[in-house]
Amino acid sequence: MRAHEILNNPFLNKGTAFTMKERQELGLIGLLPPTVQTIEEQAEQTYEQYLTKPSDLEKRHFLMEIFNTNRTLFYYLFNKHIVEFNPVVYDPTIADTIENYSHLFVDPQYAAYLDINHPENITETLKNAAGDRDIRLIVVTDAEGILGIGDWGTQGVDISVGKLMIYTAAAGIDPASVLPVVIDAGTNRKELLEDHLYLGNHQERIYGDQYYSFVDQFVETAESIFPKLYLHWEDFGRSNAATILNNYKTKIPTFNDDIQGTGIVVLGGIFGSLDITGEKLTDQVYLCYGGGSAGAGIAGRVHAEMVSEGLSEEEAYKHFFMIDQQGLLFDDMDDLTPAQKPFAKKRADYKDAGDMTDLLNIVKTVKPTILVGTSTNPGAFTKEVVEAMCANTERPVIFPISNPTKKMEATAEQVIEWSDGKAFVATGVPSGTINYKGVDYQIGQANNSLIYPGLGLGMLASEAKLLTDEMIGAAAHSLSGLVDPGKPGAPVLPPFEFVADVSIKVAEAVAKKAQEQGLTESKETDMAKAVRDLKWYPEY
Ligand SMILES: NC(=O)c1ccc[n+]([C@@H]2O[C@H](COP(=O)([O-])OP(=O)(O)OC[C@H]3O[C@@H](n4cnc5c(N)ncnc54)[C@H](O)[C@@H]3O)[C@@H](O)[C@H]2O)c1
Ligand SMILES: O=C(O)C[C@H](O)C(=O)O
Ligand SMILES: [Mn+2]
Repeated sequence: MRAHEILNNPFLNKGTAFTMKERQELGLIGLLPPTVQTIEEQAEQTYEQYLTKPSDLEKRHFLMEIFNTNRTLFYYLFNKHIVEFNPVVYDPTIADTIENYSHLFVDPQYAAYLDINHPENITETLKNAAGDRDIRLIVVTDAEGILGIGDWGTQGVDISVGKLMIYTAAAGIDPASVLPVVIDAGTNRKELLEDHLYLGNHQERIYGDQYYSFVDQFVETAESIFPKLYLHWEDFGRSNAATILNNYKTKIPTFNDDIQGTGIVVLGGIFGSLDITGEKLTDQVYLCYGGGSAGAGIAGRVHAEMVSEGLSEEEAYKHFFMIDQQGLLFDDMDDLTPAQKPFAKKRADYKDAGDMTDLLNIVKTVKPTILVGTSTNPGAFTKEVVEAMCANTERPVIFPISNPTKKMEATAEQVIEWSDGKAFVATGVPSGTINYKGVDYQIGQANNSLIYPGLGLGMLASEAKLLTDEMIGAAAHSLSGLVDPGKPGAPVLPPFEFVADVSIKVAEAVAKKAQEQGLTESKETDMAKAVRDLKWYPEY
């Protein structure tokens, strides 16, 4: 390989850390400044430069430059500053980079760009993007529902890149074994279609048979080129996400992050809250605000847990209420999604209840103890709503988890203040610590990033053939017992600084459950060892 090919390959490049011996062997003599640096020195220098960047967006650009040139250094640095970099590399700053992707574009970052108009190119695209790398993990998006900011077409590729960065930083998934993929199926965002610098297809989004046939060809091709693949779906639109998951989850090892990942992390946060109060899950009343992919996914997971704790399916559904744009969902509505239907109520049971489209009224009527926001409707959890939650129970669970920051149903600070410190809060973006009346409230981050890296590590280490509901349940349970419930202001989820430990715990739980279910194909039978052996570390 020619010297500059090595220096320009982020998987091989070590920059100033190439030793003199390596420089001689690889033909790099004279191509680098004479001082050989350690990775620690490189990290010190890059971090110093990082600190001079005035905004989070510029900080992210700078870090992406490191990512584009030297992946080992990037992850070394990321691991050292994981709490500080998390909101810069990932949510919420990633939302800004997606909105401005075409105008900010400098590097395709080894992603695979699939074009719905050219199914004949799927094989070549995946092979070109992988090169000679052995791909074990794909994150794919079609970007119809990026976070809470909607349809961004090809620009959504950044969410695939970003999710994979978290996989490696949090769980040590080898960055050479991953592939970010975007399916450009068009976009319904007018401003992109009208922007001549937009880098995606200038056409309206395609749905239906042509779309599903393309997805099918993609899955089939990816499975055949990469036989040990684990396939992660991210930010598909509400009308496709669950359908795609249901099509493939009984056939291949696959995962929908918004539906399943969010379900695990929110159930983990509820466990954390109940650990503190000593209450039972089966005594709770759950109100979902925003019954889309995430909302219905979470409700489905909490419902499954109530059933596994002894309630019948039907009994358990009585504990759930779901609000979407129409208001409280009733079974006579003709526009319910399949995932919403089991949570819809009989209208006759509520005929004297007044207006069932207003969140405050609904909270007063159905008296939930748990309120989870996945609506993308900022500010929906008002002071009155929080106060009404406090009238239902001593310590309500209130999780406004819509992303990014501008979409949150309430801030953590507001919920703490309006509930006089009584509500358990977790948010989708990092919220830091809030001091209220002398108590430091550490706010848990109910973001699927806390668990999907560990889940992936467990899937890859065990080489599980499928991801089952039981494995997902095991992942949620593995989150409890990690925080100290006796401490005032304790978070209900482990802080992100411990994500590496959390990932190992989640991975082991998932791999062991897969083994118990006879689903593992790994030659290693000790799942704890398989998990540790697969973990990659950023070292030269
Ligand atoms: N914290 C996390 O880990 C996490 C994970 C997934 C999604 N989310 C967030 O949840 C939100 C929803 O994501 P999704 O993937 O489920 O999207 P989605 O489009 O599938 O769901 C959003 C739902 O909210 C409904 N809605 C819109 N306006 C509403 C209103 N005023 N009142 C009630 N319901 C309303 C929509 O009809 C839709 O059903 C996003 O902001 C996303 O960032 C957070
Ligand atoms: O990407 C995130 O931050 C979480 C989640 O998958 C989302 O869609 O909001
Ligand atoms: Mn998502």
